[in-house]
Amino acid sequence: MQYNITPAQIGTRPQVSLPNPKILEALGEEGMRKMVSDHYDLLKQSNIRGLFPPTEEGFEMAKKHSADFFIQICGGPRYFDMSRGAPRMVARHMPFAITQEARRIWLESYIMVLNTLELDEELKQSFWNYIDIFSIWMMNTNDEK
Ligand code: HEM
Repeated sequence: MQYNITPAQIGTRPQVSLPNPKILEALGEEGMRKMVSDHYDLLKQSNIRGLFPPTEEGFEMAKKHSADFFIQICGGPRYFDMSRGAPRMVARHMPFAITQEARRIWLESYIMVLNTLELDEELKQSFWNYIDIFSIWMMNTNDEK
């Protein structure tokens, strides 16, 4: 499967389609938590590791919040709303310098996870389409802060 990163300008917000809820049915909550955990473990070894919590405890919480979010938007229980409140994803990313390069690394780490994930290709593509586009919204700077 070819996952293409859509080129985009900072400050644009192309229309996003949510992932197919069948992803959650297929992976289950535990499977989704593992997918997110694997992604964060790759981020921890990447050039953008400095953006993420430095302590193990903080890092585990970050995994939890992110997995809560993905489970929620795939039609699962509203874990994120319950523990973190309204998603406001763009605002929540503002404190972090998210450059074109950071988006590329974030997405490439997901490509590595998707390549090893056991899931229908069509469902992987649906998840990819969502993160490829929504990650454009999260870019907020041209410079490393
Ligand atoms: C464009 C590349 C992205 C980068 C570099 C990035 C980076 C970060 C960082 C540094 C944090 C704070 C630490 C943490 O809780 O992990 C964070 C939080 C989070 N990110 Fe991203 N992110 C990106 C894209 C996305 C996308 C596309 C989504 C959703 C589809 C997303 C969902 C989340 C969630 C749910 C949180 C937790 C927010 C909270 O609980 O306050 N991120 N991200």
